[in-house]
Amino acid sequence: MIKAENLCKRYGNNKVLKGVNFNVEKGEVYGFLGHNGAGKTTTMNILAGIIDYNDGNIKINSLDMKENRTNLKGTIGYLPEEPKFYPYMTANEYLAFIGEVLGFDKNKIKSRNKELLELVKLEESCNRKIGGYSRGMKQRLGIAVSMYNNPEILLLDEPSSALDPTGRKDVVDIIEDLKDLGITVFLSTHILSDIERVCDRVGILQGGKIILEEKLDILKKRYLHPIYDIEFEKNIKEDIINTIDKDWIEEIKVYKNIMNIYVNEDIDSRDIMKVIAEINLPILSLNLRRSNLEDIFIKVVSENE
Ligand SMILES: Nc1ncnc2c1ncn2[C@@H]1O[C@H](COP(=O)(O)OP(=O)(O)OP(=O)(O)O)[C@@H](O)[C@H]1O
Repeated sequence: MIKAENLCKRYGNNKVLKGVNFNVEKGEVYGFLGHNGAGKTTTMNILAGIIDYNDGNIKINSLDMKENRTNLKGTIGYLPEEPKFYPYMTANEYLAFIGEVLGFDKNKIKSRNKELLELVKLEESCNRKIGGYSRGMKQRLGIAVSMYNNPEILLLDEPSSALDPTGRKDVVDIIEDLKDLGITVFLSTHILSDIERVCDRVGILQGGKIILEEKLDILKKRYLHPIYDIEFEKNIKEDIINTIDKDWIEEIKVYKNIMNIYVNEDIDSRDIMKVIAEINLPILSLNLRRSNLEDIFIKVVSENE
């Protein structure tokens, strides 16, 4: 649905995108991850047709973006990181204004406003002035605005980053609803728990390139493994790591009296007990936990640095 090939963008001498490749499939929620300043907004602005790129190409529905800009205009909706509204208008008035700009008639505006206010759960506050809205309500209104023209693709630039947990949950719930409606969502964020909840696939942007693009469930299978955290009574020497040699151990970390054993598959807990017994030191506690997407992100990014 969206295919970027060797996308390059520079601002003066600052090369921000140095050959970015990604592929977003129809109906999926694609999580576009990257540190601050990695170039996420730049990529979003390019996809939205707001800024131009220096090299490479983008295809949307197999159409070249540069050659088909007008045709593709109605295909894409965009919610920028900080959407701007007229604070003296109500949400209903603002959406009606968008409808008028798009050339919709009065009846169509009425029905579209109703549908969208319902989608973003603002029906009850639609006659209040936007100036008094919370950040979360403004973001939800922004989603309604970007959806007005019924686009096939929605670009959301950090829609939940500045929100509190409740505001974030509301936005992620709406993204799930959009997915059910068959909308393709390109979501830039650095909030990994949101990605984990709603994305089908992720691409990690680092150093001007996509360093990893993968389905979320495959990524989890490949990287999310059990970790045993063992607390000993006394500090342990780091060289004890060299005495432990098991195929199923991926990595061991030691810090003071804590040892973390990263295993690469679900093992029989008796096997870990045998390893601890060989260390032959009294232990205070043993906990099993699973790594999360944050661990994956840190691992992939640090491997690439
Ligand atoms: N209009 C511009 N002129 C010059 N440099 C720019 C411009 N827009 C962005 N940049 C630079 O491009 C780089 C990427 O910025 P961009 O906003 O795309 O990153 P980002 O990943 O969206 O970051 P954030 O998460 O902080 O929003 C930064 O170094 C930024 O300073």
